[in-house]
Amino acid sequence: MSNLRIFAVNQKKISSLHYFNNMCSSKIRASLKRLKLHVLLGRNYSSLPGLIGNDIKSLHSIINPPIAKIRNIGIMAHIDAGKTTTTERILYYSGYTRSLGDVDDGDTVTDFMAQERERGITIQSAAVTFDWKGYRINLIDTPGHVDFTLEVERCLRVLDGAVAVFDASAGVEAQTLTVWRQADKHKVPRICFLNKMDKIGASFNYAVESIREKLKAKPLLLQLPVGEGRAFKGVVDVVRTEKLLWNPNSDDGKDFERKPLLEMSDPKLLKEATEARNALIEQLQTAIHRVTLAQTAVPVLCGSALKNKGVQPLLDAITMYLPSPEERNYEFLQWYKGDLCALAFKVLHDKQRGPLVFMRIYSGMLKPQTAIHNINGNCTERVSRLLLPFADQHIEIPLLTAGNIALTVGLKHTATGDTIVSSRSSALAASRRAKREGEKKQKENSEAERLLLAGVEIPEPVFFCTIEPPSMAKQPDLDHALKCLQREDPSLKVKLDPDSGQTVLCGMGELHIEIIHDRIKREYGLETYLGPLQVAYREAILNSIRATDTLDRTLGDKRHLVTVELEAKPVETSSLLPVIEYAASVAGDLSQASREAFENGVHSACLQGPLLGSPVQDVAVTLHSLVIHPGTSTTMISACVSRCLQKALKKADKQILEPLMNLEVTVSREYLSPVLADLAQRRGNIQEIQSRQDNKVVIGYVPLAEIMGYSTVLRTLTSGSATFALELSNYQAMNPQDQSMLLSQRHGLS
Ligand SMILES: Nc1nc2c(ncn2[C@@H]2O[C@H](COP(=O)(O)OP(=O)(O)OP(=O)(O)O)[C@@H](O)[C@H]2O)c(=O)[nH]1
Repeated sequence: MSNLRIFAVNQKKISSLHYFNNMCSSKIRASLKRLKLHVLLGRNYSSLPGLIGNDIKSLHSIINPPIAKIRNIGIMAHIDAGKTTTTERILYYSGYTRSLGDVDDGDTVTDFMAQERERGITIQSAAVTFDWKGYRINLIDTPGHVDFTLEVERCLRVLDGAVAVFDASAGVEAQTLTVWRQADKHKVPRICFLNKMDKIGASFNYAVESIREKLKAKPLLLQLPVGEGRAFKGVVDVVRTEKLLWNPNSDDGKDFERKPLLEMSDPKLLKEATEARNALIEQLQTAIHRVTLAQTAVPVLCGSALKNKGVQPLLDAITMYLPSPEERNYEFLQWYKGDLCALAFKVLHDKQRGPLVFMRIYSGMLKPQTAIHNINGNCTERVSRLLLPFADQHIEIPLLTAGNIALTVGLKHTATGDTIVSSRSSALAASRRAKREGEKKQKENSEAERLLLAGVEIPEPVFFCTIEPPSMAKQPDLDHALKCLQREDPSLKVKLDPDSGQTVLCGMGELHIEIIHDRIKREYGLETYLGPLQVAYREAILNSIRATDTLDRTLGDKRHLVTVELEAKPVETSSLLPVIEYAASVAGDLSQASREAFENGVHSACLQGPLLGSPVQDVAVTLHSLVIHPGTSTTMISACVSRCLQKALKKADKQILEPLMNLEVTVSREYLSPVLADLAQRRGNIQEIQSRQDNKVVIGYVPLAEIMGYSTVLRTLTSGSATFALELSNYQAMNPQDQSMLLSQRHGLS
């Protein structure tokens, strides 16, 4: 699974990357906070019909609209493409915010979220519900920064469709590719919005070509721009042969006109539009909606969110071309036969209400004051309240049906990514049906695998550092905060350093760890201290080694005696999971308990390699003999196996493996040389230099250890004009010189 990091190296974004003190939250929530303020100021929200008073009937029809009228969508893009600005406009035109936000100005959304003003990035995702022309839209905001790729993927799972936002001057960028691949994986139908058509350098054709070439998608041009860059005025609706021009004197873009193209006044545009229309109709044998659904083509629209152009047609396109929940083909629905099946896709900790869990309901219904069963946690717990995240208001509701996004209160154990059903027996019944289906298709899955909704692969963290509370007395508070944060964010790993007893945070990138640190302070009131950020290395052995060990210990009146003989050898799996084998001589007479004890011992030894204490990759372990004295506990067997394997690993020839990153730097021509010179010093390996409009795109590999703090360096080198993206490529062997330098550093010899 890719683990891509992107850093926009401009002043606004990362001036405070290392020393910020800001809380993180989504921009959607920020814009909703802003709305709340307006509500408090007494503004009238006529666009929430039925929510005033206690008219249960109309409230019911609002909270549970016909499923065909629901659109669960997300907005995905490369960092800075304009997701937040587009979202702001969407909320404004659909009537849920009363003034336009601008991520660059201090007077907007960011008034409420200092940290996002400084970093200008969307970190967490949350859902917001609103209506557009009789359709219920549940919009799930996704973060653009790659340290949060997992968040994007988690959101994609619960979407029925997505809008991919592009910067029309840049076309497809590094993270667009990543999220596009993720959307492919979850089979999410998409439409493309070429944003920033007003920007100097914006090119509709260039962006469309890049969609065709880099995403290998078939663009359906539903619109053409009227002008580009500063001359951008509006769009041509190719399907209806109409042009939509936004009134240049309207400061909020609500005022625009729709005019037919006429031979007299617009001969050139009419000709272009007619050609485009013919091409479109020729290209499409079936309706746009169907091809979008089948993901054989992607509708393309354009506009400028910042200049308030093109967003209303985008909303129309969402309702017309993206699927309703019932149009998605979810295989597992047949197993539940109308019983509840939902996916918890986001956990937030609310000081007053405790954990709030966002859920996508796939089948059945959810009611407050009822028990639900969590398949992942194998536990049953109670939903105390059920809320609908309707714009800024969390509306208490009596039930919510399939296709909707719910917010539950009261669940104490459910974590992000868990599958929720009505009861254990319902899970068992569904499992039986799934098994029968699996047998037909000759699939061999375990019960849990059959029922869990498509899992998100959690990438291995590449960075770690120690974290300390301000005093020993605060350790339990820190443990509690980390536990809550882990429920929200499964890509955060926490472990205990066995030697120092310190708590260690393992994360996806520098920013990820900084944000966690910051949230502990902001949300849990704990000032913690981070140790230096370290790269997560791995170790591997180069030759086969046999070892034997005996453990003889008497505890109380019980003697534990075990002798093991095993062999460790290198294999190519690129995995941290050791391959475990049994020699023919032992395979037959080993009990299940002894087997498990042996495997536990092997796993625990492989967690800490002999060179740096890093996990061991690419190893196979064969058990040759295991002699157990009667009464010996399985813990003692595991301990003996672990010690024996560590002995073998120590004796073997070994090497350190380091994370190697794919790097993509986009830089203007004049700064190319200093960037290349700097990369050469960082053991960088340049594969290709491409041209993208006026920029150069440098593509290559660089060891992660050499690229820490790169954002600051690149900013200085290029006066803040460059951006870069990093993605974990693989773990590669360090050369012997670099390895011995690292070892001397770690052992304090240099
Ligand atoms: N010229 C122009 N600039 C835009 C447009 N839309 C957004 N921007 C600018 O692009 C920058 C990034 O916009 P955001 O809306 O924060 O982008 P984002 O994709 O949400 O960014 P992340 O949340 O950090 O991934 C800001 O400076 C915006 O003002 C547009 O249509 N035209």
